[in-house]
Amino acid sequence: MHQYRGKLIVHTGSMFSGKTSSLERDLKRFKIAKYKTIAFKPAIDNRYNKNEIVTHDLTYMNAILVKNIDDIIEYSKELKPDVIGIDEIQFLGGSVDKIIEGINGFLKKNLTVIVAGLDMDFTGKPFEVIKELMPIADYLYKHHAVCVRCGADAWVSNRKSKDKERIKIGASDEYEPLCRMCFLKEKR
Ligand SMILES: Nc1ncnc2c1ncn2[C@@H]1O[C@H](COP(=O)(O)OP(=O)(O)O)[C@@H](O)[C@H]1O
Ligand SMILES: Cc1cn([C@H]2C[C@H](O)[C@@H](COP(=O)(O)O)O2)c(=O)[nH]c1=O
Ligand SMILES: [Zn+2]
Repeated sequence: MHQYRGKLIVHTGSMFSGKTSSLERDLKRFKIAKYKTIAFKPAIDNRYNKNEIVTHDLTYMNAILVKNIDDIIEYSKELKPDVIGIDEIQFLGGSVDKIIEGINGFLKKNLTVIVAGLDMDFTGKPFEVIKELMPIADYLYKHHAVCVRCGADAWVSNRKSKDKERIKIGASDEYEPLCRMCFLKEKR
C-alpha cells in the first residue's frame, strides 16, 4: 500500500452506487496493511448512527463527526493518521477552496486521502466540491448503481418527493437511482 502515500483517491457517483462501500473497503485494506486510518463524516448526515459511516447494505465503520475541514485538520494533528477517509464530502461545511486547500495540505504531508461523495444532486447539477476534486485525484472511480426502472447503469439520484431544497437526508424512501433516459422520461 506504500504506493498510495500522498495520493488522493476519489469515489463518486449516484446514491446506491457503492461509494461508501468502496471507502470502507479501502480503509479496511489500509488497516490490514498496518496503516493508521481515520474515517470522518460531516455532522449533517444523521441518517444512521452518529459515529458511524453506514452503507445501504448496513455495514458500518467508526467515524468521527466533523463540521468542516478545520475539524479534520485538528483531529489529524492530534491522532496522526496515515490515511484519512471522508464520507459524504458534499456535506462538509466551509468553502470548497478551503476544503481543497486542506486536502492538498494532507497530500503534501504524504498522507493518503480517500473521499466519497455524490457527483450530482437530484436535479443533475454537480456538487461543487466533487467537481474540484475529480481532476486532481490520483485515482478516480465513478461508480454506478442499477437504474430501478430499466436495469441499465444509473446516472443520477432521482428524488421521489417534490421537495426542492438541495440537501435532504434520506435513502430509498426519498431517492431512486435512474439512468439518464429514465430520468429524462420522468422529468418530461
Ligand atoms: N438500485 C441499486 N443499485 C445498486 N445497488 C443498490 C441499489 N439499491 C440498493 N443497493 C445497495 O446499495 C449498496 C451500495 O451502498 P453504498 O456503498 O452505501 O452506496 P453509496 O454510498 O454510493 O450510496 C449496494 O451494495 C446494494 O446492496
Ligand atoms: C441526490 C441528493 C442526495 N442527498 C442526500 C441523501 C443522502 O442522505 C445523501 C447521499 O447518501 P449516499 O451515501 O450517497 O447514498 O445525500 C441530498 O441531500 N441531496 C441530493 O440532491
Ligand atoms: Zn433506466
